[in-house]
Amino acid sequence: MKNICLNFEKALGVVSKEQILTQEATVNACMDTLHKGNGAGNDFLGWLHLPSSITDAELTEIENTANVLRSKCEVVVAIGIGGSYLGTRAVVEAMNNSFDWLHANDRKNPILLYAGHNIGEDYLYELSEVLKGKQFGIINISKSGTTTEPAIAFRILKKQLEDAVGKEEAKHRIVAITDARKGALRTLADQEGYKTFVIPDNVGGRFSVLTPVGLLPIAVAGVNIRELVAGAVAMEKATDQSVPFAENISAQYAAVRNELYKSGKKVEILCNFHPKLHYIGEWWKQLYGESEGKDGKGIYPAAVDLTTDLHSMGQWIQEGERTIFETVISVEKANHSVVVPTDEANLDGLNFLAGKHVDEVNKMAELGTQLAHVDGGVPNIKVTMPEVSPYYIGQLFYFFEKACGISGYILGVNPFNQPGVEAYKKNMFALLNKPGYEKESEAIKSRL
Ligand SMILES: O=P(O)(O)OC[C@H]1O[C@H](O)[C@H](O)[C@@H](O)[C@@H]1O
Repeated sequence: MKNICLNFEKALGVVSKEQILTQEATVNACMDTLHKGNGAGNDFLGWLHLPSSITDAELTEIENTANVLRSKCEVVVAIGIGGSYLGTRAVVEAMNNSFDWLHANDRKNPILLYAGHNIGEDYLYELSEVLKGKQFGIINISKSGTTTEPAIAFRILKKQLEDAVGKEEAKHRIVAITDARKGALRTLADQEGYKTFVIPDNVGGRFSVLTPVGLLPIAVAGVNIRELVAGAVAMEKATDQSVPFAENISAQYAAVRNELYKSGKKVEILCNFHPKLHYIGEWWKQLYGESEGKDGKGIYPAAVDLTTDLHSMGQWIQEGERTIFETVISVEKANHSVVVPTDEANLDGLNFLAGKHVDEVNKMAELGTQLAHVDGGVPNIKVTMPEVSPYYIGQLFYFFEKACGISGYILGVNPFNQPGVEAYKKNMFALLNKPGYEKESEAIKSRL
């Protein structure tokens, strides 16, 4: 098997290769802090050796539970938000057929739907409607077990499921993934007797895709979780502290993006040329946004799907404020084959493409875009993955996680907390008159 690789040649110019190479000592020191576990947020380092510590027995237990849900349910709703949702969706959207929901008659896998990642009344209404008369199950995922969005969705769907199949059967179709001891979801799951999986204390939400948080729903969707984990294990080795800077792609990526940041490139745009990777971008945004955006610092992580967004965001990227750089996820080969047909009339003038694979056209769009953006003053980092498969997505996850830990330490922040996320929650609870928020309620209402 190959490994994903990194190329930052086209990011040079604004920063020089020498400048990046001089970062080696700093990067090594940050890597050392991470591995010694003596830096900020060191109680959240469980992800560092997570891939290689997953046991066969753990994977089998996850697969067995997934099989129970797969045998009982046409639809499984994964309830969760942020790190309890994005990794799953990233893998499932990348690996499932893009028109999965239309494959109604020859399904091998239940349809995976999502809830608890918004507070949309219409979304929840439409979800409940579509579940009526369907055999469905629920995976309720919340590390803290107290997050409002998933809790509301679970309350609604739990009732619907119990009304449809009875409380006893519902228990066999609900799985909870949460803290070992704390939180409302833990209390509820223990009381109701649901099957549960534990999110380790030392793995934060955005680093949790390779725990049951991601592995269970991904397995329910029919994706091979062993390959996903194997890819992450390979990348854990490839980015280990023992691998020198010159070969260590996580260390290099962390160094390059920080040098670009220091030179005024405040926004990093993760680009894909593969529509099925959209949610990899969403997962990555949370990983870097929550890890680095604090203390008045941090690269703003944005993402675009190309070539789609070249027809909307392309102008800005090419000629807007020069504070951006791009990281492109480049996929070497497509999984299927479609060739542009010949057309005798050639009214669209496309016969010069006849006989070419669509992916060849896409590759030239990618290359053309890279050169155009570099010419326009946008440094370009390229992460190449051989194909879209669970194995290489596993590699990609770990590559970005490892780089994120190092990068956060280079930046001088605690990459493993997210204190800023509480501000909106406090205001929302105050506005909703949550018991215990009386003082805040009074204060906030006086501001309206
Ligand atoms: O898994 P949960 O505890 O429900 O948390 C879900 C998400 O929401 C929180 O507000 C955090 O900002 C995220 O880091 C977390 O992934």
